[in-house]
Amino acid sequence: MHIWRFDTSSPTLGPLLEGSHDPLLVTLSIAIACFAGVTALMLADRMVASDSARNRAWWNIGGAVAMGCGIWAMHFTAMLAFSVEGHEHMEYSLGPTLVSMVPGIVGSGAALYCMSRPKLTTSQLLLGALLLAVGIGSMHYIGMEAMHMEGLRYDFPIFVLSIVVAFLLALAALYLHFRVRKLPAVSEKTLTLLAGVFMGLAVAGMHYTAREASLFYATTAAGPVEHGMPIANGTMTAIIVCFAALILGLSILVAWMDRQKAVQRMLEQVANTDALTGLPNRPHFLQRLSVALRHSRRSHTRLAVLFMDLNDFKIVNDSLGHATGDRLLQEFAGRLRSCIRAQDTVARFGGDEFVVLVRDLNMSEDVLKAVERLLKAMEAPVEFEDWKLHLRASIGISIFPDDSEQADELIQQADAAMYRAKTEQLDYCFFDKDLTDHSLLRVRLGNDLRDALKQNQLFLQYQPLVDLHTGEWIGLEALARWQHPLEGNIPPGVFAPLAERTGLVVQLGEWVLRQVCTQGRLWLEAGLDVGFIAVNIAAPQLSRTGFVAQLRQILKETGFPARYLELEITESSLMNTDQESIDRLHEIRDMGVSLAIDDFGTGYSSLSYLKNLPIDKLKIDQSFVEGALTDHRDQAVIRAIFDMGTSLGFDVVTEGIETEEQEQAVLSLGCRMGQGFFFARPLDVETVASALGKAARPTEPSTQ
Ligand SMILES: Nc1nc2c(ncn2[C@@H]2O[C@H](COP(=O)(O)O[C@H]3[C@@H](O)[C@H](n4cnc5c(=O)[nH]c(N)nc54)O[C@@H]3COP(=O)(O)O)[C@@H](O)[C@H]2O)c(=O)[nH]1
Repeated sequence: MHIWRFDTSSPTLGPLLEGSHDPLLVTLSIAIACFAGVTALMLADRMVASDSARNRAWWNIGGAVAMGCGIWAMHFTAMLAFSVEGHEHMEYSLGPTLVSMVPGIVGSGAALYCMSRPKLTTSQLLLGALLLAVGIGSMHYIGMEAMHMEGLRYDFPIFVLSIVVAFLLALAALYLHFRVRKLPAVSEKTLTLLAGVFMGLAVAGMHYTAREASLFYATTAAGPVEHGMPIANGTMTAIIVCFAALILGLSILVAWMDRQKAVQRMLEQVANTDALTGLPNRPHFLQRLSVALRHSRRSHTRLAVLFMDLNDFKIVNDSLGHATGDRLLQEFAGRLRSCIRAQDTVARFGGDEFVVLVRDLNMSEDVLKAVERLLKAMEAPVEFEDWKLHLRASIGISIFPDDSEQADELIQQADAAMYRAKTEQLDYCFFDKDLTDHSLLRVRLGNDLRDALKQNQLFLQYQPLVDLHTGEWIGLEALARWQHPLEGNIPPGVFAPLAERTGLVVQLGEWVLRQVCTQGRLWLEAGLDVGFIAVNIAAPQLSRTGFVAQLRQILKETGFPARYLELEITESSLMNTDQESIDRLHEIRDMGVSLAIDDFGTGYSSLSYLKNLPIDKLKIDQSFVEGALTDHRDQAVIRAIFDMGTSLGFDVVTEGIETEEQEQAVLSLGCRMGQGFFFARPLDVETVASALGKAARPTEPSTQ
């Protein structure tokens, strides 16, 4: 800008000319500025989030180009909107037009760079706003020099005001974007949008204030003035469109990257979070534990792993239903979360197992503060509509580096300590090397079970159910067995609860069903009459939405006819099944599979409930058989179950018959079907096949 442009007393100046604006193009110019502002700030966000200097530099350049081109395009669109009487078709010189782009880009780039520090000081903010204002102002006044308008002069006070307007609006934009972005009430996107609009207004505000500072005089100078290569309006329009397209392209790129980032964040969230409680899950906890271990090694501090589960959760879940169980777990999770420190982590490992990581301990005893907070958080009962439940948890504690330096060992040790706390009815228990082998073995087995399924360590045995009058086999019950490579034979009474606890029961259940159906089909093809084969189904299997589809698929794949399959579900897990599980039972029955209630007499079934369940068979729990000879109360129970069951149309089987006397006793109480060691222990596949091969021959009572 020539300094004489402030001099309005030149003798070559004629009368002041009138100027006018096209409102549509004015609006467009403001829109371009705002759009560029939003795009530049979006790019600036990427710059701040970048993890390498190289990427930061690229995003800085992108932001500078978007903003610089936006300032430029805004300016020249506004100039297209403006006309001076007698100069309706304004021309521009190429040189200053191109040069005018530079200060906008440099000023914006420098301002965004100033703002990219992790901690923003007031002086950085002021410097950023100043650089941006200088960039916008320089662009404007250099751009004005490109105009073929000899009689252009400026009103000095308004000229200064235009720079002040640019500075203040730039300050507001940058403050909004970089300072108040952490306000919880406003979303980050809304703020970026608002701040971007302010950036645009800084550019437009500066331009239109500067326009007010511009005075256009007719000139009386003799002869034409040399301007260099001119650009016509049409060319200028084309250049503006190109720049607007460039900004649009940059903003689309950022929006696309944001979307990718959001999808990635969502996937990470799903992979790392327990769906029911929203807490980190096991893999996420392991990641945090390994980071915390590294930190503890460096800082020579201790950390603690607290393993806990809810006492009697299974009973509550089975007897009061899954909805209540879920509510209890959510409440427990919420309380744990509320009483841990910011640097600690609470995670859900599955079922009712929760683990807390307590960091930065000087002494192992320091963890007791956290334990006390946890226990206190459990004190208030969980309130349901018209009743209350008390949460009680047992906590096992292991300490790094005192107990172990390995993440998995620390977890196992805390788990074993929790088991001891539970069995000794303590609130908490520290791991110590004297913990019984039994506690540690139990934890180890839980972990080994996962491999057992993959490595074929599990197999099935079959125990016959017999007609008490004829001794003939009427069916078989499949029972899972685990041959552990080191520990030998692990009974299902031990590993089935572990499978439930670790969530493996669903996988185990699927494996058993597939094995049974495959084997059943082979026996049928061999012409052996199996009667039916019963499979034990655990409550978590039945409560899965996909269970019926899975069962249908297995029957289809193995070709085992549904009518030969029976599912046994324990009375306790059936008692409070939700409507969805009951619907599932109906679907299963409609497929032709029969259903039996196992361990009948140990739960609290109501008769109306039984009447509505699609059940074929009751299996009287073996605990009643022991007293069938001598205890008149057991005799009364067996007789009552038998009478009620048969009058409701069910078959009734008595389990656990071990002697001939017991067989006679249950026969005399009316029972016609039984199962027990007296007839046969669970048998392997070959023994069953050879026994079935001898066909219709009544089974000799077992002497095993
Ligand atoms: N979810 C699944 N649970 C399973 C599966 N396989 C077994 N189990 C459950 O484990 C519990 C213990 O089973 P197990 O050690 O196999 O004992 C069974 C029989 O051997 C035993 N039985 C049979 N007759 C007698 C007898 O005369 N005396 C005596 N003391 N025990 C006897 O009873 C068990 C079968 O009981 P039930 O299932 O109630 O019919 C047990 O709860 C199994 O259900 C599996 O694949 N999935």
